[in-house]
Amino acid sequence: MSTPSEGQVRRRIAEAETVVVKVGSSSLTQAGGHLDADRLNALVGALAATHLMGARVVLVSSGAIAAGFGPLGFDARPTDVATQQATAAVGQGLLMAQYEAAFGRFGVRVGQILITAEDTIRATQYRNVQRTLDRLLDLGVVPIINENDSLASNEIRFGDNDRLSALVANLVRADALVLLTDVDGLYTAPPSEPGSRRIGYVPNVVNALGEVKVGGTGSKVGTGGMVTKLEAARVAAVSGIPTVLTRAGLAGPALMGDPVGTVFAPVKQRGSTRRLWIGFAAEPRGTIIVDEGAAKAVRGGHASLLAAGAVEVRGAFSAGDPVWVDAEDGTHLARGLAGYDSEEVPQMLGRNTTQLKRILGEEYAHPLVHRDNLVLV
Ligand SMILES: Nc1ncnc2c1ncn2[C@@H]1O[C@H](COP(=O)(O)OP(=O)(O)O)[C@@H](O)[C@H]1O
Ligand SMILES: N[C@@H](CCC(=O)OP(=O)(O)O)C(=O)O
Repeated sequence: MSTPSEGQVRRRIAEAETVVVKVGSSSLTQAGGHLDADRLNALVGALAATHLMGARVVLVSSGAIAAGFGPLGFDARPTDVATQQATAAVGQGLLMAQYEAAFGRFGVRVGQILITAEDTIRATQYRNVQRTLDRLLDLGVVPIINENDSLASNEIRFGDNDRLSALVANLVRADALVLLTDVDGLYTAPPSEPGSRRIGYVPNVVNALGEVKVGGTGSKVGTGGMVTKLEAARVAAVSGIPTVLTRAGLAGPALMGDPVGTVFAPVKQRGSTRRLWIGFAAEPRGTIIVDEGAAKAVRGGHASLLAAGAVEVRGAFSAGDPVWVDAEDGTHLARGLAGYDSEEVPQMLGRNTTQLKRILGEEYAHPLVHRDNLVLV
C-alpha cells in the first residue's frame, strides 16, 4: 500500500461512515479534576452534528472517576485501585446522565457499554460486544463506551481508554479514529519542553514511535499520556484505520477533515489486522518458549516478554498473531500477540536490548510480546 498524502488521510476521516471518538478525562474536567459540563456539552454538539449528517458515531469516554470523586467528598482523584473502582461506580452513572441530557437536546439517543479487557479475550464475549454495537448503530443510537472500571481486575485492565478505543474502532470496522485530549496534537517532545513543536502528519506511526519523545499525562486526571495514544494510533493504523489526535475543543474541525491536530495514516489495507482484538479469541499460531527467569517475570503479570528470556520459537506466525508463551517443561504460561514474525525471532533469542539494537538494529529492540498484549492463562 503506497503512503497516502496528509490531505488524502484527512479526506478519509471527513468521509468516514463509522467513526470512533475517544475523549480523555483531561478534556472533560475543570482544573480541579471535576467534570466540566460546558466542555462535555461542547463535545456533544460536535458529535451530534456528525451523527445528524449520517455518520455512525461511537464515543469512548473516560471520566467516570472524575465525575465520581467530588460527589463522594474527595478533594482529588483517588489513587488506590479499590477506591478508584468504587468512585467509578458512582461516577459512571453521573457521567451517562450528563451525556443523555446533552445528546437528548439534539434528539439523539445514547446507550452505555462497559467493557473489561477480559471481554476482548473470550470469543463469545467479543461477538456479543460486536453484535450489540452493530445493532445500536443500526438503531441510530450513539454507543458510549468506557472500561468497566469497577469490575476490571488490576492485572489486565486497560487503565486508560486509548487502546480500548483502537480496539473498538477495529471491532466496529470504523473508517476513522478520533483521539481527543487536552493538547492540540502530537508534539516532537512533551509540550512543556521548550522547542517542542506539533507534528501535523505521521505517515507511518510504527516509525514515529522511535522518533518522538513522549511523556506521561500532563494533567491530574488523565492516565496514559501520549504513550498510550500513540499505541492506539498504531493499533488503528495496522488495522487500516486513520487516526486524528487533537484537543477536544477542535473535535468539530477534526471530524470535518480540517488541518488540525495530528493525523496518522493507516499502514495496512483496511481490515487486514483485525486480530489485534480477536487474536485473543483465535487459536494461537505458534509458541515462544521461555527460560525460568522470563517465566517468572511473565507469571508476575506486569512484564513484557523480552527476547533475552526466550529460548525457542515454534510454528509460523506474523507479527500481531496470537501465540502461546510456554515454559521449558511445556506448561502454557500466557497467550499474547507476537511483536514479530516467527522468521524474525530466532536471531533475537537470548539477546538483550542493547545487543539487539547493536546487532540487528533499533527495530528489533522491542519485546517479543508486549505486556499489554499478554494474558496469563
Ligand atoms: N510528545 C508529546 N506530544 C503531546 N503531548 C504529550 C507528549 N508527551 C507527553 N504528552 C502529554 O500527554 C498529555 C495527554 O495525555 P493524558 O493526560 O493521559 O490525556 P487524556 O486524559 O486525554 O487521555 C498531554 O497533556 C501532554 O502533557
Ligand atoms: N475509565 C476511567 C478512565 C481512566 C482515564 O483517566 O483515562 P484517560 O483520561 O483516557 O487517560 C474513567 O472513566 O475514569
